[in-house]
Amino acid sequence: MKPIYLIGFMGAGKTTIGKELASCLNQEVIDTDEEIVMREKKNINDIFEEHGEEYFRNLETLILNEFDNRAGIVTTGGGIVVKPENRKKLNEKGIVFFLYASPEEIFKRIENDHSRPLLKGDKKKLIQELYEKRMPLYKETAHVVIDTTNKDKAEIIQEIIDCLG
Ligand SMILES: Nc1ncnc2c1ncn2[C@@H]1O[C@H](COP(=O)(O)OP(=O)(O)OP(=O)(O)O)[C@@H](O)[C@H]1O
Ligand SMILES: O=C(O)C1=C[C@@H](O)[C@@H](O)[C@H](O)C1
Ligand SMILES: [Mg+2]
Repeated sequence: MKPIYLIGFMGAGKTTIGKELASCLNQEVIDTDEEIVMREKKNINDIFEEHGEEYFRNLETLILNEFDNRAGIVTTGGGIVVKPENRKKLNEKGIVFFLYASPEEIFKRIENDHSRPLLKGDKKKLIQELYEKRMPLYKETAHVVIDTTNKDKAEIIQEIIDCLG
């Protein structure tokens, strides 16, 4: 069985949905962000501040490469699609679900969460700018698009399970 990858913008629900999906399917799950935090023993804000974004992106690719031949679920960071080599790996090695949410919905979900270094400042504006750059990359990488707008976790998980056949 190929790995199942969840991709999408910050706040799309990748980490949340991935954990519940894993328990429904009785599969292992890893989250690239959580794996990085565990290895570095620092939160993502501190990693970006102390080492910069490139350092973080290199760790992200390293982890993706470590898990590409194992069955199970990999929930990714919102920026995993920025590197072309990651997009290729995701698309070729696994079944890729793009969890879609509108920028307005994203803002609502993460408005009061300050754990994301790329959203420091005018959050609404930063989401909009990054969203426009990233959307084509998610679409290009995905095998299946799941619209999460106005859907609860159970509905989203059921949609993913239905797609897996
Ligand atoms: N379908 C949903 N409807 C409403 N809220 C949701 C939904 N899915 C997730 N959330 C909420 O949105 C917030 C962000 O979810 P989560 O951390 O899983 O996003 P993520 O895609 O992993 O983001 P990141 O890329 O930053 O890791 C959480 O508070 C979560 O409970
Ligand atoms: O979209 C992004 O670039 C990011 C998303 C988060 O999951 C984290 O990986 C980090 O905050 C960067
Ligand atoms: Mg996450």
